[in-house]
Amino acid sequence: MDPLSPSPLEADEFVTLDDSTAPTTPDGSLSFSPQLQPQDVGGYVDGTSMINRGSLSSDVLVAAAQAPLVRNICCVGAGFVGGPTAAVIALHNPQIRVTVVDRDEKRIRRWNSRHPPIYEPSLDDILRITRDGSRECAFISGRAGCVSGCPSQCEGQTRVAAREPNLVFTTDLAKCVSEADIVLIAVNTPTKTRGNGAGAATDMAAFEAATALIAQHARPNTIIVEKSTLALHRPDIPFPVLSNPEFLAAGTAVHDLLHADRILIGSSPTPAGSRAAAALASVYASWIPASRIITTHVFSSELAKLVSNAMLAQRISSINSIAAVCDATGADVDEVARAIGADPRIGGQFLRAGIGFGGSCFKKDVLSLVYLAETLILPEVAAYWRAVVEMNEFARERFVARVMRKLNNTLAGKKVAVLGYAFKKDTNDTRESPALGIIHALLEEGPRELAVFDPLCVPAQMTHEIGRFAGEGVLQRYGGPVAVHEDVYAACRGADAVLITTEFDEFRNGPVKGGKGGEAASPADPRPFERAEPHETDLLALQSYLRQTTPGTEDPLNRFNPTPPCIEECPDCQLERSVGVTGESKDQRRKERVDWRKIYQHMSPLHWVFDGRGVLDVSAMEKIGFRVESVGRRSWTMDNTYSSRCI
Ligand SMILES: NC(=O)C1=CN([C@@H]2O[C@H](COP(=O)(O)OP(=O)(O)OC[C@H]3O[C@@H](n4cnc5c(N)ncnc54)[C@H](O)[C@@H]3O)[C@@H](O)[C@H]2O)C=CC1
Ligand SMILES: O=C(O)[C@H]1O[C@H](OP(=O)(O)OP(=O)(O)OC[C@H]2O[C@@H](n3ccc(=O)[nH]c3=O)[C@H](O)[C@@H]2O)[C@H](O)[C@@H](O)[C@@H]1O
Repeated sequence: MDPLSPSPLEADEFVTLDDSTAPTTPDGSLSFSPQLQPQDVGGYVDGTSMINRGSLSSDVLVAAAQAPLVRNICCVGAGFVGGPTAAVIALHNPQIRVTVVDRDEKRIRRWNSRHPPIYEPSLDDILRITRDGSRECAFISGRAGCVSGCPSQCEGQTRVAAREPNLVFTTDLAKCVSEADIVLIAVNTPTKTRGNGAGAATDMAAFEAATALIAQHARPNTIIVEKSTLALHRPDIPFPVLSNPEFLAAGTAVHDLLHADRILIGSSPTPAGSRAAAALASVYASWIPASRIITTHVFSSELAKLVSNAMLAQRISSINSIAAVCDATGADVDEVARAIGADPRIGGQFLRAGIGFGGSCFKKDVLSLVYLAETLILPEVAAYWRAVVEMNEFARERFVARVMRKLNNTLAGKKVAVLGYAFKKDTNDTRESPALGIIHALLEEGPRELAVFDPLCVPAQMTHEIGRFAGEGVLQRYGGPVAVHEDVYAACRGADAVLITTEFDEFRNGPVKGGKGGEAASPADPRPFERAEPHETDLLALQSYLRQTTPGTEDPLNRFNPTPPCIEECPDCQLERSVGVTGESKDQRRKERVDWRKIYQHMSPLHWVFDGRGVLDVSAMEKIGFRVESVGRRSWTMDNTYSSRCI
C-alpha cells in the first residue's frame, strides 16, 4: 500500500471542521432569542446579579449537602475535549462509571483500540487504567537508593489496589443518556459557514441535535452540562442546565485537566441550579482543590470562556503587531517580550511572536464575540475584536511575503520544505493550522516541489487534507508539487528554503524554555508521597520517572492490563505496518532533535531557513552556514551579516 494514501477508513476519520448545516444559530442577542427569556434565568437576564461570586460559594456549599449522588456520567462527543476530560474524570472517580458517546463509529472504534484518535501526552496511560482496568501492584515507598532508617517513610512497600474499568466508549446514546446522573455535552461548535451570521456566528447544529436527543432519553432531573463553548445560550430543555466551559489546550490537555487552575461552573440562581452545581463540583473535588472551583451565573460562565480565549488571542496579535515594528526598526521581539513580561501586571505568557495563532478555537471564539457584539448593536466592540483576527492574518501574510522577497519573488524551479503541519506543538490537531494557509499561498507561486513534514501528524492524513483544500492535482502522485514526508531529512533534501511553521521542540537547535508545554525537564523521583495511599496523579508521576530511569519499559509499575486486541483488518494496524511505524516507535523517534548540520549538507546552496515560530538560535544556525529569517528577530543580508532594517 502506498504509505501516503489514506486507508479507506482513515480518510473518513480525519479531524475536519464539520460543514455548517442549516442556519440554526440563535442571533446571540438576549432579546432576539426565545430561549433567552427572563424566566429561564430567574430574573437575572442582565447578568449583573450573579448568584455566586468567587470560588465555591456558600450557596453551593449549602446545596452540596442536598446534591444528588453522582454514580454515572455520560459525555456526548468523543473529541479533543470529550475524550481526555472523560478519561481524567474517570481516573479520579473510580466509583463513577463514565461513558463517552459519539455518533462517529470510527472514532469510537479507535478510542476502544490501541490507536486513540487523538494524541495527547500521558493520555494513553490514563486510558489504560480507566478503560482497561488495572492490576494490583506494589513499589518501594521511598526514593530509589535511599538508606535504611531514612525518616521520610522510605522503607517498606506501597501497594496499589486493582481497578475495575470505569470508562466506556460507545455509540449507544439512548442507553448511556438514560442511565446518566450527569450528561456532559462536548460536541463541536464551529463557526457557521453559511446562512445567517456565516463566518462569525457559532454553528449550533451539532449542539442542538445533541440536546434534542438528550431531552428525549434523559431521566427527569438529569443534570445537563455544556462543556462546548457557547455564547449566552440556553437550550430549551426541561432539565437543570449548567455551563462548565473547558480551558484545556491541545498538547497539554492531560496536564491542564489534572492541574486545572480553575473549574468554572455556571448555574441558574435557583435552589435546583445550586444543587446541580454542587453535584458537578463534587465530581471535580476528587482532585481539584475547592478554592479553584468558581461558580457564577450561567451567562457569566459562557462569556468568561469566550473572553478568556479572546484575551489570549489578543496578546498574540499584539505581540505580532510589535514583531512587524521590530522587523522595521532592528528591535528584537523576544527581548521586548521578555522586558514587558517581567512586569507582573503584564506577565510573560502568550507573547511568542510568529506566524500567528491557529487551532479550532481562538479564531472561532473571537468571531463569536464579534458576532455577539454586532447583534447587541455594539459595532465599536465588534470592530475592536475583529482586528485581533485581522492582525493574525497579517502575521501569516507578512511571513509568506518575506519568504517570497528573499527568494526573488518566484518559486519556479524551487523546492520549499515546510516543517510543521499541526497548529501547535505536541498535538496532531491540524484545524485552522497556520501551515495550511502558508502551503496554500506557496502553491500559488508554482514551486517545483513543496515538501511537508510533521513529527506527529500521519502523512496519509496530511496528504488527504492538502488534496482536499488545494485539489488532488497538487499532490505528487498526480504530478503536482506536494510531497508529504515521514522523514525530515528527505523533506529537506535539495530544498532551497526550509520554513518552520509549528513550534515543535524537535526543530529547535537550542535549549527549550520551561513551562507546562515546554520540553519536560527530566522528572524527579516523586517519592515518598505525602499520602499513604497515593493519588492517581502521584502514580502517573512515578511512572514517568521510572520510565526515564529504565528506558524501554512501557509499564514500569506492572499495572496495565493488555490493550484490547484489534480487529483482524484494523486499518490503523495496516497503516502502521505500511509505514513501518508503531505508536511507540513514533513516540520514541519524536523526542529526537533535528540534526541541522545534516540538513545543511543536503540542502541547495542558498540554505535559507525561515523560522515562523522563533524556535531557532539564529547565531548557532549562522555558524553552520544557514541564512535565517526569524519573525521580529534578525534577518539575513547578502553581505553575510544580519541586518537590523530588513523589511
Ligand atoms: N479543542 C479544544 O482544545 C477545545 C475545545 N473546546 C470546545 O469544546 C467543544 C468540543 O470541541 P472538540 O472536542 O475540539 O470537538 P471535536 O470535533 O474534536 O469533537 C466533537 C465530537 O462530537 C461528536 N458529535 C457531534 N454531534 C454529535 C451528536 N449529536 N451526538 C454524538 N456525538 C456528536 C462529533 O462526532 C465529534 O467526535 C467545542 O465547543 C469547542 O469549542 C473547548 C476547549 C478546548
Ligand atoms: O478553547 C480552546 O480550544 C482552548 O484554546 C486555547 O488552546 P489551544 O488553541 O489548544 O492552544 P494554545 O496553546 O492556546 O495555542 C493556540 C495557538 O496560538 C499560538 N501561540 C500561542 C502562544 C504564543 O505566545 N504565540 C502563539 O502564536 C500557538 O502556536 C497555537 O497556534 C487556550 O489556550 C485554551 O485555554 C482553550 O481551552
